[in-house]
Amino acid sequence: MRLNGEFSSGEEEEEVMEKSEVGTTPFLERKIVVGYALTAKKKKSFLQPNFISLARSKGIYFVAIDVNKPLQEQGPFDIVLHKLSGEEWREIIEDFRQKHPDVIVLDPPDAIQHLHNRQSMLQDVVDLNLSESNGKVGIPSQLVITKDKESSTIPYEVTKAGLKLPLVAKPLVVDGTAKSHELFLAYDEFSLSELEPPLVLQEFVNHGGLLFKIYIVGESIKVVRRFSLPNISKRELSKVAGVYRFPRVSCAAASADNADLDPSIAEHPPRSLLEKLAKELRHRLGLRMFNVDMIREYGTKDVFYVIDINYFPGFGKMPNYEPVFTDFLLNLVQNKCKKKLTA
Ligand SMILES: O=P(O)(O)O[C@@H]1[C@@H](OP(=O)(O)O)[C@H](OP(=O)(O)O)[C@H](O)[C@H](OP(=O)(O)O)[C@H]1OP(=O)(O)O
Ligand SMILES: Nc1ncnc2c1ncn2[C@@H]1O[C@H](COP(=O)(O)OP(=O)(O)O)[C@@H](O)[C@H]1O
Ligand SMILES: [Mg+2]
Ligand SMILES: [Mg+2]
Repeated sequence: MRLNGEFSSGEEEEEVMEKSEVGTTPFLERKIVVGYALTAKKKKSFLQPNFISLARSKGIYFVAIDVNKPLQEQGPFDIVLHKLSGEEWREIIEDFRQKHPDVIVLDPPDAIQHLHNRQSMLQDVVDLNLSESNGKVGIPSQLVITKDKESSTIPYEVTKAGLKLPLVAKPLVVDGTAKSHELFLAYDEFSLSELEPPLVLQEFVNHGGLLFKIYIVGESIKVVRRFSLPNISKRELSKVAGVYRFPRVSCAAASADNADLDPSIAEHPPRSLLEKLAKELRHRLGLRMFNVDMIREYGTKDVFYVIDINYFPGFGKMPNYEPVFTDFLLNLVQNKCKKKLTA
């Protein structure tokens, strides 16, 4: 099978487990086999030696899926963990899911696909309309410029929609390529005609240069702080024009968790708000492992915006990801077995 980008093929893998060891002992004593189809980069960042050892001590074994061989002929797997791009893989994994309802596929391809578009990814946050005593969560005002639109019409579209400057311009489609993370800051609407649709144009929200990455793994929620884009003042806006490409700040920057930060900016969003958000998104998105980029509107205590949702992000950067994932995988299999017994 041909895939976009580099991938981790089973042929390069050292066999983590003998086939005969798999699935022969009764539940609780038996081994749990997790087949994985990941890029080489993802394998390196996620399947770190400490995680593999901890998981193994609990009976969880990771086995590389060979994407060049039929999936049906591999395994048997209790869980399939995957993040590969391309329509071909999507069809393979969907077909496998239909034919093997007993295998837990993390996660369904259609649910993942929903996050590959920056408009549909945030729609559930809008529908959720989350406003409770502990805060409010929305999305910044945004406008989609579809592929068929001429770049020269963007200024008109922006004025018509009443979007306020500055704007963040993001490629509409997120397909794992570096290009889909090429973002621009636009200080005036006329310069937007330099950009190439399809795009999402989103109002820039001042947030004190700090972003909350909220990692959701099953029932677990972890919050990490990252440095982000600084506030843009009205004065700066009146003096500057043009569109500027900006680097992947949140991804590249070191964690801001230990920095000496203004508490009004850095205080974590309220736990009850995050629990409600995570529960709803898990349910509405049909995903079990993702993260949410969230910002607090500068000058407020409890007005939050979700700006990005990522499937199977860099969990290796989440503190304590090893026990969190080990428990998550164990629970998935245990719950599945319990359901079977009571059915
Ligand atoms: O590479 P990493 O570990 O920084 O993870 C990327 C994520 O960074 P984060 O964990 O949120 O800091 C990254 O998150 P952001 O979009 O940068 O917020 C994406 O999830 C990216 O996947 P894709 O390119 O959109 O398919 C993720 O890339 P892949 O590892 O899935 O290729
Ligand atoms: N509406 C916004 N207001 C302020 N900053 C934003 C906004 N949208 C994105 N950013 C900044 O740009 C970064 C990247 O945007 P994001 O939507 O998370 O794209 P990506 O999928 O490439 O991470 C964010 O982490 C944040 O620093
Ligand atoms: Mg992001
Ligand atoms: Mg993203």
